[in-house]
Amino acid sequence: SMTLEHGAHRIGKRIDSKMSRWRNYGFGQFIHWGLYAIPGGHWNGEYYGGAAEWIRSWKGMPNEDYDNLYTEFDPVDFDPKAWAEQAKDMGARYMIITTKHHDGFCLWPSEFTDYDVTNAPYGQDIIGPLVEAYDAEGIDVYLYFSVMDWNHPGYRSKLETAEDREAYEGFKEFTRNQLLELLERYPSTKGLWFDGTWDAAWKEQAEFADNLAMEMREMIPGLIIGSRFRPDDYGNRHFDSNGDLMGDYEQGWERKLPDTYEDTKGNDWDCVMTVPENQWGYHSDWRGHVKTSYELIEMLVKSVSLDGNFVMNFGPNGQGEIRKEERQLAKEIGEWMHKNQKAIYDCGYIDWEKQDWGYYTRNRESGEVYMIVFNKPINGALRIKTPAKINLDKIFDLNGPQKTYRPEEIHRNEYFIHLDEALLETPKVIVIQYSEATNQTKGYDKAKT
Ligand SMILES: COc1ccc([C@H]2[C@H](O)[C@H](O)[C@H](C)N2C)cc1
Repeated sequence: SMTLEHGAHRIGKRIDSKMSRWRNYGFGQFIHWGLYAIPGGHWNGEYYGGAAEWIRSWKGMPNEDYDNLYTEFDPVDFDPKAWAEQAKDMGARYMIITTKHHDGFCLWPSEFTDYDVTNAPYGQDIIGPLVEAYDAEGIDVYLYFSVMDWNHPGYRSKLETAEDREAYEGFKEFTRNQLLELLERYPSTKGLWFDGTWDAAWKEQAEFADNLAMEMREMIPGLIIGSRFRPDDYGNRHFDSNGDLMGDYEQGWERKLPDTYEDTKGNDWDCVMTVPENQWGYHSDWRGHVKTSYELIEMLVKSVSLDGNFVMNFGPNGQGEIRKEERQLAKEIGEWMHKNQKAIYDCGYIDWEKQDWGYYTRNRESGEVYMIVFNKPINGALRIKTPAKINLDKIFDLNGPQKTYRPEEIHRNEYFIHLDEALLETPKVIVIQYSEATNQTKGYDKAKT
């Protein structure tokens, strides 16, 4: 392997208590809110088909018209307490809020730019009340920050001329100032979710980013920063030139999920997910497939079954309201979570062979295993294959523990449990309490092949 000055500084997972808390969340809420919520994917009556938060880059939108949207930002219906209560009812255990997206508009009063909420009609800090409201609900807050900043004169996507480099030094100082300012103003934040770090200019900043990450971690010990922040000595991101993860968890799973545990490389990871195919900011005209609560619950369960966190996105509108489709999804997911959160919170992967009926999760403290059943087989028989020397001691419905199951042993370490209910109305959770067996009892005829 190569000697890297600014590659991964730790091999393997963080094992401190703050990272264990992060690992055990299971379910989070992303909130994308900013000036892009005002046009909501339209301009001069024209529909924009791209991601609403990228409308500034659309040919149909003159940059200065977009940049002047701050003069219209006055979300009179913004109610951080209502947002936090809704997130609590939904079962989210952490929340990630866009402090500044690619357009550079800051939702907090920044000392280092005039392009912030204090110069908009709204005139007040948005981030502070949100942090306060979510902290009050016991939901941990993380700050999304885009390094790419289309508003700042010193921003460059690549460094070609001496002038570029000169300007970019100022941009780097500005970036550092804003990040330290955010941690100063909101010290209860548990971590940063970086974005907009794919530019060639930023990929040359291995030393700067490494030092800045260390400085932020000194300011807030235990701060959690994922793999989207630093480039290594050779400009590689997420994984350094030796293939080692940089940062505390892998942030590559955006709008997609790993399929197997091997895909996760055994790292901590999050999957951030939009409700439509690709809309983070508010778009008033969602087209194409809009995910149902069952699809989102299955993604959540699949994420936890593979040792990850699932972060569902919300895009409040220009008035500060959460749209009805998202409110309805939050309600439906919350109903399921109220009854089944034990299979999600503090749970992760167990190496039992994945079966077609759904997913296993395992509580990292108690060792209790949960079968989350999405697909009931025609014959109602749920196959369980366990590693050798495992005894299935007790099997029962999470939401009806008096309903127990006697596993029918069909082969060595292979069982059926028989569901007797006709149809599954919602994903069903069955609890398995198991123990390591001392000796292997029954003999089975080994197949002669
Ligand atoms: C170029 O492809 C991109 C670039 C940035 C994104 C941004 C989205 O605007 C949103 O903030 C998401 C979390 N992020 C990756 C998405 C796709």
